[in-house]
Amino acid sequence: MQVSSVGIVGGGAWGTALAQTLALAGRNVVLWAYEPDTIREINEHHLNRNYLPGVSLEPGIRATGKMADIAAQDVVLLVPPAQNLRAVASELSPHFSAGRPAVICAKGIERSSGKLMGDVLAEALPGALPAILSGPSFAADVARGLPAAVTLACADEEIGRSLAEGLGYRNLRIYWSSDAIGVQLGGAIKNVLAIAAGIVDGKQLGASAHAALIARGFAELRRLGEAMGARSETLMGLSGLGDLILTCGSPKSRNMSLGRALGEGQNLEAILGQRRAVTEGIYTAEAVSRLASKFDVQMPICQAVLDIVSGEITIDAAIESLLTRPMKSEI
Ligand SMILES: NC(=O)c1ccc[n+]([C@@H]2O[C@H](COP(=O)([O-])OP(=O)(O)OC[C@H]3O[C@@H](n4cnc5c(N)ncnc54)[C@H](O)[C@@H]3O)[C@@H](O)[C@H]2O)c1
Ligand SMILES: O=P(O)(O)OC[C@H](O)CO
Repeated sequence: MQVSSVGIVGGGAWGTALAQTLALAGRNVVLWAYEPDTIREINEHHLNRNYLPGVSLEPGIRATGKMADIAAQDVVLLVPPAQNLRAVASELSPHFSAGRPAVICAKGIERSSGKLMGDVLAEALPGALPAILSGPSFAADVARGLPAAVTLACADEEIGRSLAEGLGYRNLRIYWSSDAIGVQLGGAIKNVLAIAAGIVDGKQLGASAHAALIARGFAELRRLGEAMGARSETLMGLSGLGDLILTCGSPKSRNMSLGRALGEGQNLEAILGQRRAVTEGIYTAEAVSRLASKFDVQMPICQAVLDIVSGEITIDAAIESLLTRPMKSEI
């Protein structure tokens, strides 16, 4: 597949970082942004200070508010917050020709329906050939050209391969996979677990507790993944364990830093009031809880995150409840 032009929906940190990478790789890039101010700033000053401060954007990146401009490109990347995917894909739909690829780059599960992003896309943009791009990648790192490696999943492996080759770049290595469920679950659930890891940090529970949280959190991802048909090598790979380690381990993560602030005693509304950026784990926690019930799997850490962010339980009570669970086999 020839990828000489790319349309990107979402002018936040990640959409802008991908635009920068693809422009540096020689692609024509058109970037749809939600706010008129963001469109103006990218076109007039080659900056996106609200979402990706400190990065001078390639002058060839053209920002737009028109979905028709996006649909005209060879490949479309969908990079909105997960809870907005349905709305932006529906807006794109009248302009989009059937059979063309649409690569979902959002990490989350729809809160209102419990659906994975690929299922939301199938309803909102039914003619698209869906793929998922996910893996350990901070926008600020990728936009500065630091090396990163991610996974692109597509049910048709040949198309996945050509998309990975068409979108990849020296410092953004893209591995392909046909396991769309595994790639989506890893990217969504790591955000919930990163809030928990941040709480452990903010509460100063120590490095041993932090490691235990990652390992037991991964056990929850693996359990749900197995129940939903994900492959274990996907869950162990870049989009699963790889992204879990990155996001739980760095306060550069919005999810981890939110958890840390909660653990330090700050109030959720006050933290969210100070940020423009999306913290996906808050919204995905509810959807994960629904999936855990539906597939009858135990996910006590994810459930504790939901109970904390929905105000059902205090952090101290959640920690007490996790630590007093009966001893059990490790599986
Ligand atoms: N930032 C990263 O490092 C990174 C890396 C990989 C994946 N992602 C994923 O990419 C997705 C987008 O995150 P981000 O970091 O680019 O966003 P961001 O937090 O930088 O910005 C929020 C975005 O939401 C948009 N927005 C707000 N209201 C909207 C609406 N009603 N409809 C459509 N868009 C709206 C804003 O215009 C902005 O583009 C998320 O799912 C995130 O998990 C982010
Ligand atoms: O800042 P976060 O927590 O949204 O994480 C960003 C990326 O998903 C890391 O891979």
